[in-house]
Amino acid sequence: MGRKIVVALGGNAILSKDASASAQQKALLDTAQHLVKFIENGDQLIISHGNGPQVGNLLLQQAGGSTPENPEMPLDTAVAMTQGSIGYWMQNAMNRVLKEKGMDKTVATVVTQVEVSPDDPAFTNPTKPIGPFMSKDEADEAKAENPNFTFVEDAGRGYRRVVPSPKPINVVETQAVNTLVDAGIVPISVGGGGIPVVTKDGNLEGREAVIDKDFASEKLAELVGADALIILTAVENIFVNFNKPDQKKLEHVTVSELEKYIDEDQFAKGSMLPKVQAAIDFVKATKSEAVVTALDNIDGFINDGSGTIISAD
Ligand SMILES: Nc1ncnc2c1ncn2[C@@H]1O[C@H](COP(=O)(O)OP(=O)(O)O)[C@@H](O)[C@H]1O
Ligand SMILES: NC(=O)OP(=O)(O)O
Repeated sequence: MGRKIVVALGGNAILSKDASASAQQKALLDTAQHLVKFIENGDQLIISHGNGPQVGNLLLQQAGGSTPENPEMPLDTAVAMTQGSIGYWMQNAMNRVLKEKGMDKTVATVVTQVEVSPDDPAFTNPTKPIGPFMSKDEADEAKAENPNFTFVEDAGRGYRRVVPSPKPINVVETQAVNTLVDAGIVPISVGGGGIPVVTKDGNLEGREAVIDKDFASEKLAELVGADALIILTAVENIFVNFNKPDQKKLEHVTVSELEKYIDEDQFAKGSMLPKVQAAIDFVKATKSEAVVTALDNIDGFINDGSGTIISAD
């Protein structure tokens, strides 16, 4: 048996500018060409992915067409819907690539609930950007129509709606994911960070939020006993002094070195910081390695160990 790895896919794996189904499916076909290299390498793959743009777009579509007889769905249900749609695209893309390569492997999406605390302070402090970027005027107009919504400026790129993003504390379908892995199936799980649920009167109940997919992937990796957490994004390495003339890529780095860089504010909130924190959490919990690298560096990572590799002190 190869290494059991959880691979978290960044936004660039699914969506660039064109949010049509066909463009996202095309992007995922390219992503599948990269991901399949882990399977060729003998790894037991578990795939997770984000949904920020897609779930926000879905809410907007629903708001546009809803009537009292055909009401909008709440955010937890919308997250489930994006797990289904993105999971379908991903399965379909993986099926095609595996078939091309003559590999007999099943890929299956698990609609995954992720437990959060009902008292998580995130519920009263929305921070997770979803949906499209807007101009200031568009954001003001959307706010006037929806006074309960919050819009923030996102890293100089425009305004976006933000929603609560509580921390994952448990992945409800962990055993189902492990059972699929044991059967040689590639599961897609905690899509969009998982469907946020809380325990109420002994049952699970949905909550309107979007969990960060890097934190959810970390929790899943921990719970399934993964040998590695691999976070794939648009950059090959984590950098210090990122985008400055003296930027330096990190290749092999320990938890305490990364913590020192966090204290120096080296990682942007809402982009690289959650990846770094998820990597640290995984390494601390398991003593196994976490990796942050680019989707198109999977070959480089497998063959030469390139990327940023985070290990215990
Ligand atoms: N210190 C840093 N090192 C590397 N990348 C950084 C750093 N700070 C910010 N970034 C940016 O963070 C991005 C990854 O975050 P983001 O695009 O939100 O993730 P995702 O791939 O999950 O969608 C990188 O592509 C890079 O542009
Ligand atoms: N759920 C989530 O973290 O999605 P993005 O990575 O697309 O923001």
